Amino acid sequence: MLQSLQVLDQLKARLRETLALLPLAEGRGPVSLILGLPHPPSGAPDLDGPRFYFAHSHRGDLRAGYGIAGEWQAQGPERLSKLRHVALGLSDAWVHCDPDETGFSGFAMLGFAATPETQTRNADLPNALLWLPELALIVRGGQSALVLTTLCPAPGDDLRARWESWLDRLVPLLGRPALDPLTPAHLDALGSTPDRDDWRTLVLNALDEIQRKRLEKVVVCRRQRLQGHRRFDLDRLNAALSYLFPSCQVINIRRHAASLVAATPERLFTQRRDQVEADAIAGTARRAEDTERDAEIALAFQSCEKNRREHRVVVEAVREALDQCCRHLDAPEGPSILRLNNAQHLWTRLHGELKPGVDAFELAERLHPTPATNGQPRRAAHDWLDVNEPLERGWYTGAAGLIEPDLTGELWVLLRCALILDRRADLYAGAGIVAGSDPDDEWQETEQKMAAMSMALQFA
Ligand SMILES: C=C(O[C@@H]1C=C(C(=O)O)C=C[C@H]1O)C(=O)O
Repeated sequence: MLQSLQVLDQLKARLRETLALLPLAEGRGPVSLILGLPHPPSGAPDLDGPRFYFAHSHRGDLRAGYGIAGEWQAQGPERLSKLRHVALGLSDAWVHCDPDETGFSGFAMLGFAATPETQTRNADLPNALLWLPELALIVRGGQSALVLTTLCPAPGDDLRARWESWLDRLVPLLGRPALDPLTPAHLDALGSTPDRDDWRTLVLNALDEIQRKRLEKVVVCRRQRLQGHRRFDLDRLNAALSYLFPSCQVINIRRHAASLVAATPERLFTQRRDQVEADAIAGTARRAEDTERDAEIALAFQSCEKNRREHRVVVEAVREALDQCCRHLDAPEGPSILRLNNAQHLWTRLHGELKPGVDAFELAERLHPTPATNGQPRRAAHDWLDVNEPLERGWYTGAAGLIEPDLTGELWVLLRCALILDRRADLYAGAGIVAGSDPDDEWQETEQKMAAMSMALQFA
């Protein structure tokens, strides 16, 4: 605690020294002040108010944003190009002051719903959102920093008080030891939409459509409502998800009351300068406790024609989308296996060299939605789901990630996720239907996928 208070004093002194150097009156875009932290914190503590959180345990990186320096919303077919236009304006004018020479910069969160038309029922998350946080925390490569951001012009005295109050709220919590999980608690299942009978009908209808050759693949999903016996603790939930799924991206986004939480294995893409990587993940099998049995399942699963077909459709669609904006594209011959605690998937990583001028918004537009979460052909699958799927997906199977000032970035597909409010969690999962799919097996697959979140919720 004493150490945290010393850090707080040092950061405030740094803030006062540098504030006068910032072009607050004449600036016309974001101004970010970056303050190096002496020790990486064990996590990004939750604070009241809007917050987003992205953590990847295996990579050892964590980025969180608190408060809103600026936010822009969009909806409809032009949603990403509208937000791109805003981001271009920010990018041109963004000023960084990095007195500690951390090398870090500010960033924005981009997130959007499964489809451009989705009317998100509660006002918690709009259809598509670009969010510039007032305070950000970055931990990467053993280094860490805070980034304070404002949109200019901004009056210096007010800003000093605002930024100091952010430091007062966050910094004392950064020295807190990692949270232990709570004693696991029982969760009550309050019902599924669709229920098991309606699921069967939905899958059989999809199979009929596939047999008539109107669709090759379609991904149907369901929502399971769970109720806990205590209010879910989001910091503990993040920690449990990172522990259980260290190779997944743990995401937690809250603008108002409800939090959207995910532990997703699937990147829509990562763009670093002119390099892009994308994951095609489709085809799912269970895990077994016994190692030999687990290896047998993997072998059978990898050689199963139905799974390979389901996977190939996604690889081809991702390849086609990237082909249009890459000068060079590599994809391995056949899929490998991605093993998670609760499931294993067929997985192909594609890597490309981008043509000049391609940014994260264009990549999102071209890649989303892949047939891993929607279907093939894209339009026909979308239209069929629009009529037949009996629930609102919201941001589930949409994407979210972080955008850098140069408009590169990384987006994750919002899977293995839940919308959480107090003691209630709505979990979402889906399964790809192709010729040969069985409704009961696909139900089982969604149960397995939901187990990722329900397991972690028991400890939160
Ligand atoms: C739709 C989901 O997952 C997607 C569908 C998969 C499948 O059908 O095998 C596998 C991974 C994801 O691309 C989900 O987790 O809800």
